[in-house]
Amino acid sequence: MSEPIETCLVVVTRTLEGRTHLALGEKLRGFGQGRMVVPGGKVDPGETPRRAAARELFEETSLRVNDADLDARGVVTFAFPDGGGVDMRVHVFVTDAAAGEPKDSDELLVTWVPVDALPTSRMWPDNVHWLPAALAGGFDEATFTYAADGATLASHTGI
Ligand SMILES: COc1nc(N)nc2c1ncn2[C@H]1C[C@H](O)[C@@H](COP(=O)(O)OP(=O)(O)OP(=O)(O)O)O1
Repeated sequence: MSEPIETCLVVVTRTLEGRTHLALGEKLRGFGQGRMVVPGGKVDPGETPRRAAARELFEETSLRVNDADLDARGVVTFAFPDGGGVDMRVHVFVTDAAAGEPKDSDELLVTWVPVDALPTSRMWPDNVHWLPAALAGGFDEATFTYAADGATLASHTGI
């Protein structure tokens, strides 16, 4: 595997009308365009994953969170040994302390989605494995290996 790109994902929860919702966005450009995704992105040089998570969340959704209110819940690696994507090492954070209302950006069309009605057919197939584990308290390290088409999950370990 090549040296993976350090990235982050932020799972934002909020209770609306008595139901737990997640902030998801339709990705408007780049890798995964058209999918419903958890906000996140690359960790900049010299930046901590936690800082990157708060920054990416604000840039993509206008939701604000203090770094200290991000709970680190695990690290997932997305591997593309046969091509179709670039290997990524993703720091997963969860927070229920994001302030403000989500706004669309040039990267994401953001919406609140009930956690018990996630649009899984439009999400990356890895999400159904690590998202519940992250919400339930976290995990250590997990790896998701994709097939050459960059879209089919071939195997996973760690969860
Ligand atoms: C391959 O499967 C993936 N599954 C999931 N759940 N999430 C993924 C997958 N591949 C990438 N991601 C996430 C992880 C990162 O947080 C972002 C990376 O997105 P992008 O490459 O667009 O990074 P940005 O920094 O936001 O984009 P710019 O370079 O355009 O600023 O996707």
